[in-house]
Amino acid sequence: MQIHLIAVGNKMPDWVQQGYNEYAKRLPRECELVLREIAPDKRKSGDIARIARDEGERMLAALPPRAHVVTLDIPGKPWATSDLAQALQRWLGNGQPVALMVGGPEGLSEQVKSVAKESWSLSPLTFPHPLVRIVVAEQIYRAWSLLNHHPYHR
Ligand SMILES: C[S@@+](CC[C@H](N)C(=O)[O-])C[C@H]1O[C@@H](n2cnc3c(N)ncnc32)[C@H](O)[C@@H]1O
Repeated sequence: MQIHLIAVGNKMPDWVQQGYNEYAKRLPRECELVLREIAPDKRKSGDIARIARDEGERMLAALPPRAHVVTLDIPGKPWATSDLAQALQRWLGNGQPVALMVGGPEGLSEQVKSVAKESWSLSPLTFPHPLVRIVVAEQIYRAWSLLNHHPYHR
């Protein structure tokens, strides 16, 4: 199975790429994390709704066929690691690619939220979008470790 991490933001600084790669590279092929970076809109106009909508359209265009869509969203479900491991087991078993959607500074569009089957909250805190992709990669690796009795999770 492939988990597509569809995230607004490109041209990330080295520390973001290194942090993300550090965890993504540990996952095996049967639970591969694939990053799809979505170019952010120019912020000059200040039209927040349009920016989120345009970015949302590009995120939806990047979805693989038959994707099971999960948004990363502050008001989503606050999963414990064991909840995420259960979700990962379910995703691995249902034969569909999974798409985890991370918005930009303006957040996710209503269109993206409307196609999601699940919504995952990392915390009630608002995190910067570059940090979210690193936390998600680490948590997916941790959930995989738990399912596979790997000593990383204890
Ligand atoms: C800077 S935040 C956007 C803030 C925007 N005001 C909002 O309410 O979504 C950028 C993206 O990171 C993700 N994000 C930030 N904090 C999060 C959290 N605590 N849980 C889940 N996702 C989060 C979401 O996908 C969000 O669209």
